[in-house]
Amino acid sequence: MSNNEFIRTKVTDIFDVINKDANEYIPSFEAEETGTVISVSSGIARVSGLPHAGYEELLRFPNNLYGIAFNLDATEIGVVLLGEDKNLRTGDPVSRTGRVTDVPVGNGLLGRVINPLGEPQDGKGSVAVTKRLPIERPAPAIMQRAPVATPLQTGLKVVDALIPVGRGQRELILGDRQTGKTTIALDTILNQHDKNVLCVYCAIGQQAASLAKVVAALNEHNAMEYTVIVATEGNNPPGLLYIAPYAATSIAEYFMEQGRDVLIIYDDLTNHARAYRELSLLLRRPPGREAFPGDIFYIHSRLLERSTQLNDENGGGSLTALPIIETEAQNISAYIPTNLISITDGQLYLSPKLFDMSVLPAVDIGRSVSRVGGKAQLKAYRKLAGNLKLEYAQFEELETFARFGMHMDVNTQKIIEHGKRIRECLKQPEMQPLPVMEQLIILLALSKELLDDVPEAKIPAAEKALQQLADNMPDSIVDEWIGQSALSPEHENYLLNSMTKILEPFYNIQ
Ligand SMILES: Nc1ncnc2c1ncn2[C@@H]1O[C@H](COP(=O)(O)OP(=O)(O)OP(=O)(O)O)[C@@H](O)[C@H]1O
Repeated sequence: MSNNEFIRTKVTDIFDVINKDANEYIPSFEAEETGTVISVSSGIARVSGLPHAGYEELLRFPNNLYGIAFNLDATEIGVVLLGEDKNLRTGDPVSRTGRVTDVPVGNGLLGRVINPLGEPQDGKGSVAVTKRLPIERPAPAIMQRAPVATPLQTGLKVVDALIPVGRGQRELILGDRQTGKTTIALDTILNQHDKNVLCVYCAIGQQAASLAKVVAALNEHNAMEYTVIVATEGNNPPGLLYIAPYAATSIAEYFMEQGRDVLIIYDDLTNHARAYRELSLLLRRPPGREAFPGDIFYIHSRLLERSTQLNDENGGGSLTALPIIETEAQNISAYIPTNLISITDGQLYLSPKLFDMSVLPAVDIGRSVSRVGGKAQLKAYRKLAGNLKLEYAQFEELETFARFGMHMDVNTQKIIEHGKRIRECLKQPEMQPLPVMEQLIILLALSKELLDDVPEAKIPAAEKALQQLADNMPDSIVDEWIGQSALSPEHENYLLNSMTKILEPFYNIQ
């Protein structure tokens, strides 16, 4: 074969191969929609040219900026931006991602401070996670839930004894500014160190200084090892503030679905409602009461519905929520407080009057309630604290009269003196949650009126002495008491005798 013939044969072979491939080739077209930014202002972008974008779909802007499609109008989309908008310009391209906003979840988040997009904020490098969950997820169905039956000990005497919280419950913490709302939530986190409860603290629009204080307190008490902080600050875009509690809840739900007990704090939902109002007004949605949009109740109810106690078939995990809201001038019947009071299973109301009197935690017992926690409370508490609320209410009423210098009969004086001791005993310094036994000993002394002869100023010292008794308590009594059965008469007598001996030095010294 000549050279020319050889080359012709090879070229024919090559064409055969190309023709064969070409016949088998099936062209596939993937249309990609690209929209354009029409306008940008205050965390909102208006976009045209994405006719197939879905509600709440994540849209991608230049410079790694993302936004959520919120208003789907006929010709344009109102997008809530999840980052700084200062580099975004009219005419910039926008593309669809085909997915909703999600957040990384997993054990790698414990001990970390992240933002609602899962980006680390603590300078400790990237977050090790294996899974992502959408930030908006349906609440567990009714058949997946079990009744609230296990207590969530806060370590605060006033809460655990009088307004108990159960695992899976939603208990609102509300009060004016600077009344100790965050402190109650923090104390509750600190008290979970040996309780096998994981915690998620969601800071919504907080000042950087307050957030730093929270992180420092948790680090100082080694509470970060079982806590995740989802942080947004006041100067973050409102879109980021808006998604923060949903993202934090998805992180908590991941743990709950692994069968773990989880506590989540939303600090605070007033800032969340304000961020949502800002977004809604910018999106020109019609304003309703106090200029909040009509669905403000729904955004909080769908969030808090996700807290629950799952039944055993679903792993038996639980998610307890302590949402916080700030009232103005003690007005608990404003729009947002009434909404949240009706959504949650009870509230802890913090009174500025008590705070000014240094009755801390400033929980107003008369205006606080726990609708399901009583069923979960340890029986030992129920027995001891049964009359406490009533005695305290009587005392508060009589104390008002006593201030006018009215002459009191012996019985009334006794009620007042006893009430003063109750108030002293319910006081508690911050960051010092008390174990169950120490609380029970103090409540037992109160209910047996053993502290009524101790001068008020000596109550803290007397309490400390009683706490030592609790620390050195024989195991048989601890098991009997905490094991939810009543204390036997011998054990009760033993405790009463020990307590009287301990309190002897405190009686009638001025
Ligand atoms: N039990 C307590 N014992 C001593 N100090 C307390 C106690 N509870 C709160 N405080 C103090 O009261 C101040 C206000 O507390 P905190 O920041 O918890 O209030 P807040 O209502 O969350 O405030 P904000 O309205 O700024 O969110 C803090 O300085 C805190 O140290």
